[in-house]
Order: sequence, then structure tokens, then C-alpha cells
Amino acid sequence: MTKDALFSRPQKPVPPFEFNASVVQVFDDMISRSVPCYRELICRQAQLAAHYYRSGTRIYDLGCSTGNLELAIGASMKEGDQSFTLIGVDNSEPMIRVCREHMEKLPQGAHIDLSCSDIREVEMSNASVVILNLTLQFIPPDDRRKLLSRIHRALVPGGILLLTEKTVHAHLGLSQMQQNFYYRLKAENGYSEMEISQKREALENVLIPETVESHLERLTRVGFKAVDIWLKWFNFASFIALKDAL
Ligand SMILES: C[S@@+](CC[C@H](N)C(=O)[O-])C[C@H]1O[C@@H](n2cnc3c(N)ncnc32)[C@H](O)[C@@H]1O
Ligand SMILES: O=C(O)C(=O)C[C@]1(C(=O)O)C=C[C@@H](O)C=C1
Repeated sequence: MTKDALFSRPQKPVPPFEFNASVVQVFDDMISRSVPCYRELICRQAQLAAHYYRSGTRIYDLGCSTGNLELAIGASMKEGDQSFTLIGVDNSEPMIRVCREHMEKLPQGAHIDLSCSDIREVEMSNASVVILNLTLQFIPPDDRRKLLSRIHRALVPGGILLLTEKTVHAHLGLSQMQQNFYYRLKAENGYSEMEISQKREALENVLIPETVESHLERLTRVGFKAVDIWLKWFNFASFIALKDAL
């Protein structure tokens, strides 16, 4: 795994963050050192996907990156000896290229289709599981509701959306505390003050977090009948939303 040092040298100006070939090359190190509980997120969301998957339906992983969830879902399904159909979507061509390489490791019976497309345009239907793991935050806020409505429509009754996002708190003091603890985590994971500061600048207006309340309100508004926060760490939250709670 190539170590992420993309922001270790001064950049004037710091260019807007994008999932280009340089990021893809260090992505697995970057995300495991930058997202709290990342391995737990991958492991449990894969187990949740296996739990809610219905034979003859599809799983969509929107913003699949290098395929960490695909591999974990493959392993979770293997326990249940289920063959399954999963569609991984990402609009970064270098990401999809690496993801395709990683799919070689999947157990037999896994039917994985990868699509290099914008998740706002991809056709979805007959889904029992849709996953947005740290992806919606990169979609322009004005486009989020329409995307979530399409996801809700594509789900079969009893289907689920798994949504994980970086968040902000409505109370300024709490938001600043959460951010301070987040940057403490990054420092504990070996990032320098310069790397933390330059990454923050690069992500400005690229990663647009919302409050937990905004996510809950929008999930209900687009039709999800039952929503739970199954994991929360300061300024990161993971939701499970049920269509037609059974
Ligand atoms: C933080 S990464 C997601 C992490 C990944 N889900 C995982 O579990 O490791 C965000 C991903 O979303 C992709 N992405 C961002 N905007 C997108 C869009 N409009 N359409 C498709 N993919 C998008 C990026 O290329 C990137 O791979
Ligand atoms: O907010 C930050 O500083 C981050 O690094 C977060 C984040 C993310 O949540 O997606 C941003 C980009 C990378 O994908 C890895 C982590």
C-alpha cells in the first residue's frame, strides 16, 4: 500500500481535491488513515448488505473507489454461500481501473459489474441494497435529494440504503470540538499539520458535509420509513434506511 504524502510539501495554491491517478495510487492508505473506523465501516456494511440481500435482486455500491466493499461483501456472502449481483459505480476512471484489478480476488459466484459513470445518471432498479459510503458528500447538495429519491424508487420493499458521511454539527462550539478531535485523529495517524491544513483547503467546496438532522430529514422526505444511526464518531455518521419497514 503506497503511503499518502500528497499534501506533505507546500502547494501554492492548493488545487481542488479530485480523485485523480495520484490520489488513487495512495487511496487505500489515505482513507484508512483519514476516516475513523474505516475498517469497521467496511466490515459491518458488508455484513449488513449480506443480511438484507435478496436473491434475484441487485446490490449497488455508489462511489465504489478501489473496491474495498466489494471484497468485503464477497467474503460476507461466501459465509452464507450466496451468489450475488453487485454493481460498482465510480466516475473516476483510475479508480475503476484499480477496482477491476482488485475484483480478481473475489470468490466464485460473485457477479460484479463495474461502471465508470456519474452516480447521478446511472440507471438503478430491483435493488435490495444500495450503499453510499462517503460518496454523497461529494455530490452537489442541490443534487442530493433527487439522487436519494431515485435510490428509494430503485429499492424493493424491505430494501436498505447504507449511507455514511462526514458531518457538521449545527452548534458551532460542538462542530469545532468535533473537527479538533478529527484533526487529532489524523495527527495520531501520522499526518503533519501541513498535510492536515492543505487537505482541508483542497477539500473546501469539494467535500460538502451536512448535519445529521439534515440527512435524517431528507431520508424521511424521500420516503424511507425507518432510519437508524448505527455508527457515529464525532463528525462521521453511518445511517441505515429501510424502505417500507417490514
Ligand atoms: C471517499 S470515496 C468513497 C469510498 C468508498 N465508498 C469506500 O468504501 O472505500 C468517494 C468516491 O466517490 C467517487 N465519486 C465522487 N463523485 C462521484 C459521482 N458524481 N459519480 C460517481 N462517483 C463519484 C469518487 O471518485 C470516489 O471514488
Ligand atoms: O475530511 C477530510 O480531511 C478527509 O480526508 C475525509 C475524506 C473522506 O471522508 O472522503 C476525504 C477524502 C478521502 O476520500 C479520504 C477521506
